[in-house]
Amino acid sequence: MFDFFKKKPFQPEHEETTEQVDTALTEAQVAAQSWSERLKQSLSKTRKQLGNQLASLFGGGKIDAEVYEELETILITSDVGVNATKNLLADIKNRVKVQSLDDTVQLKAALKEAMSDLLTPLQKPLDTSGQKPFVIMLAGVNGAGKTTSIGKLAHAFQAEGKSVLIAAGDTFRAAAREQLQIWGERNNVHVVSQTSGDAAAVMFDAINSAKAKNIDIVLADTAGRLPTQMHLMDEIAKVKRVMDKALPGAPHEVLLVLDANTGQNAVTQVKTFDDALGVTGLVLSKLDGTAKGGVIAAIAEARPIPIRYIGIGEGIDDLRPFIAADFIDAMID
Ligand SMILES: Nc1nc2c(ncn2[C@@H]2O[C@H](COP(=O)(O)OP(=O)(O)OP(=O)(O)O)[C@@H](O)[C@H]2O)c(=O)[nH]1
Repeated sequence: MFDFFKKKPFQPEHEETTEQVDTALTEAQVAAQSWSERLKQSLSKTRKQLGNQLASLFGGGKIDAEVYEELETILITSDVGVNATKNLLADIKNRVKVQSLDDTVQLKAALKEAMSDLLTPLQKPLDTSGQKPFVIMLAGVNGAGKTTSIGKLAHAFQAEGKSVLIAAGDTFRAAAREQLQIWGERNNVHVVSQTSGDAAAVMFDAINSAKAKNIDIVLADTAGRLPTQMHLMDEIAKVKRVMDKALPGAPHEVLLVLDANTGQNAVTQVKTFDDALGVTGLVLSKLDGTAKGGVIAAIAEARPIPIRYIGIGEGIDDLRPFIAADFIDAMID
């Protein structure tokens, strides 16, 4: 689960390039640059699926019905989804008309602009400054990456100088609880857990403990569940209500973790968890190694919930805030 310490830090492919850049750019600029390089590398399968096909379509020539038809097929087969594809095409056709575009070479910019209009509104970084403790509940199907994301988030918040407490609310999987305990001990993060099997009780204890200890952030893990398991969806809604009893207004963020590999199924997950819980933010995990990154557009179309973070690996630094322009560049360029 926590493969954080095994991974080597990212090595740029061309050492000389980094050295040259080093002298000219600040450390922060270099870090930002290597992250966007990493993002590109991680989205390479999606780019192969989407970007390479688009590259041949946008190679030059007249824009006609056949081009639009092919564009539609590429988008749909790249997990963009039927509705998002339809709306993106309408947007592109409008741009072609308004800007009097006539060559397919110009379509790439039009598509990127249309994608940007769809995805940029979802670029809303999580602001935890308004509450103390700020309680973040993580939900999702089994194996989506909740527990791993908790480790990554704890690390990121600690790096910002914030104190973190973890509520090990996955009472179904003893291994998940134990892993969190071990990880918490190693990283100086207090983990509240119980062997009783009552997730709501764990949350209640954790929030009270965070209040007593003057903790900044509570990260609440929950057991994985399928949207079709109605009793478990009811259970997680109850867990949420109990949090509000322990601290009125909590949880302040309900993060749904989605495995990008699940493609269109992620859209169903968003709808069902949102209906049951009122999801306030998304984590799109495992974007590395999937060709289905286009699903981000389908999600944006179906439920425009802010994408707080994207996950591109198992390393502790592999979760970052979502930046629409970087994502679109990595997916299409
Ligand atoms: N490649 C890759 N693997 C990831 C990423 N995020 C999580 N994983 C891996 O996905 C697997 C499942 O992650 P977990 O964090 O255990 O998932 P979970 O949602 O807590 O699972 P349950 O406790 O079963 O509900 C682990 O092997 C993680 O290392 C990611 O962004 N990229």
